[in-house]
Amino acid sequence: MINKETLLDNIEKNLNDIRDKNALTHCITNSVTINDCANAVLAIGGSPFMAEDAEELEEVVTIADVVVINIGKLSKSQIESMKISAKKANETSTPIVLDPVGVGVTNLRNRTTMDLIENYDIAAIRGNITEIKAIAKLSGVLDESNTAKGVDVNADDIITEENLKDNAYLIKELASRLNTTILASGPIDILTDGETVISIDNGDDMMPLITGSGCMLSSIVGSCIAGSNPLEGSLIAILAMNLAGEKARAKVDERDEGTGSFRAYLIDYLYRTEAERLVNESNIEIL
Ligand SMILES: Nc1ncnc2c1ncn2[C@@H]1O[C@H](COP(=O)(O)OP(=O)(O)OP(=O)(O)O)[C@@H](O)[C@H]1O
Ligand SMILES: Cc1ncsc1CCO
Ligand SMILES: [Mg+2]
Repeated sequence: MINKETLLDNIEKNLNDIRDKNALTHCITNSVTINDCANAVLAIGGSPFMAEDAEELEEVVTIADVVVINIGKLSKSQIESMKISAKKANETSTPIVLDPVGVGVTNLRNRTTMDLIENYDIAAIRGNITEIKAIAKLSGVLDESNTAKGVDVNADDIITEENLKDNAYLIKELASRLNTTILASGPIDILTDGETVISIDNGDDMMPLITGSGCMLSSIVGSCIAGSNPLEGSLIAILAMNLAGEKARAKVDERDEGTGSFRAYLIDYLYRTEAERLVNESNIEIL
């Protein structure tokens, strides 16, 4: 288990390594937020590559440093592409990040998520807390879970100070069972590799009011874990995203602007990520 001091001490080196690596981040993702994901990857220091035709995927994964699979807007051909990429990624020891958008809502999303989790090594799963609880239920770690209205979190699931410990325990158990790293997002985020559990209390309540802050986060988790390890790479990604959200909110308030400008500022401040701010302005605890 790693302690808080070491995590903070490593941030500057990890962020430098992520930028030096400039990870080729292969994303199979939804068409709603695909452009934001590509820009977020560029802003954190990765190199995005959005490819999904089956014919080229083995070649793409062969050169990729990481594969990000987002199930936000599935089609039959896209599901086939996800499996081809996942298989090749495991053969080439390329890490896979899964964003299980809307799992729990439809059978197709449940089947696709569990097929990927059960048949391939997944380095990290990043979802909102309702999605993570849906996976816990499908995996037999949780008896009952709320159903999301769509791709957004169910209000009853939101991680608060009061339910933090229970959620942390559940997600740790799930990460350990699935042998992966899990980042569950919300007002407070929980990150665990099944051993160390970290809570992150940063970000802004305007973040869920734009579509894609979660998809962007999953994409940059990809670039960051390719240049670091899953736990510490995911920590850099969530801190960079949340602190960018805080700065973007301050900016729109100062200028009497709204969520459209917030979305643009979020990318601006991801680009402006500084190790010193990640260390000094982060609000993390080891649970
Ligand atoms: N109320 C909030 N306060 C502070 N930060 C938040 C809040 N809600 C979400 N966030 C942050 O927003 C980012 C995205 O998390 P969220 O849980 O909204 O993802 P999501 O539901 O998968 O989003 P999407 O599917 O629209 O891309 C994370 O960095 C998270 O910490
Ligand atoms: C709104 C929406 N619908 C399918 S994917 C997506 C992006 C947020 O997950
Ligand atoms: Mg999402």
